[in-house]
Amino acid sequence: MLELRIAGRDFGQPVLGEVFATIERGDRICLLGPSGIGKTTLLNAIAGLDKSVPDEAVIGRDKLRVGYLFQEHRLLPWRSLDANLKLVGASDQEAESLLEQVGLSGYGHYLPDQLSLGMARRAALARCLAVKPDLLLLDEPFASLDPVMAGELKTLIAGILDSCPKMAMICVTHDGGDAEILANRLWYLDGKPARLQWDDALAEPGLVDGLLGRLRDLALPGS
Ligand SMILES: Nc1ncnc2c1ncn2[C@@H]1O[C@H](COP(=O)(O)OP(=O)(O)OP(=O)(O)O)[C@@H](O)[C@H]1O
Repeated sequence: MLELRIAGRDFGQPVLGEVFATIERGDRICLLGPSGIGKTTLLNAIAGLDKSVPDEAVIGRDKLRVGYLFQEHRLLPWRSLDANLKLVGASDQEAESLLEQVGLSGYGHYLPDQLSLGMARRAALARCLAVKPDLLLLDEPFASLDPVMAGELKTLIAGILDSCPKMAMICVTHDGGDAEILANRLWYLDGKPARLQWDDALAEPGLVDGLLGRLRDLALPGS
């Protein structure tokens, strides 16, 4: 579905090295790695937001719809949730059902800044889903949420993944536990410049424990 042939990205100094990988429909990838290593940089490159990375470096993206949940909600603050969803193509009915799907039924007329952090993130997730994405990119979706809200959002995302078996997902996280719930594949980004050190399929449940155990042994994020 998507082939990465990213030659690298530097910001005055090298951040990303070469990244080669393929992503198939239904892949659920958790992207782990130390803070500041380049995970968001890689996600931006995959999404096509980084114009320094040529389009040819991400083969197949032109045929895909991509939904990107940023760390901040990035909804238009002067528009209601309904209007934000309609702006990306949702009909009245779709906007209503998307808000219901993320637990925000009845909040369509609210402005984004009238919502709590967790609610705003769910509204942003609804906007991602409004584009009917083939590839869902999540950048630390549980960051800054209290454990209850984070748990609810994790359950919500797991349910969405179950109901969209052909959608692929890449989720940046610092928590290996997220991989156990959400992923069938684990990417680990490290090095200077950063490269994918591991790209393992987690299809066998036992493998998840093994990989997370390796993370713990190395005292890396995910422990
Ligand atoms: N627009 C930019 N200009 C200059 N440097 C940047 C820019 N974007 C990212 N960087 C640098 O690139 C490196 C990687 O940043 P990035 O946000 O991709 O890391 P990350 O792995 O997502 O970090 P974290 O886990 O803390 O969110 C950092 O050193 C950062 O300062």
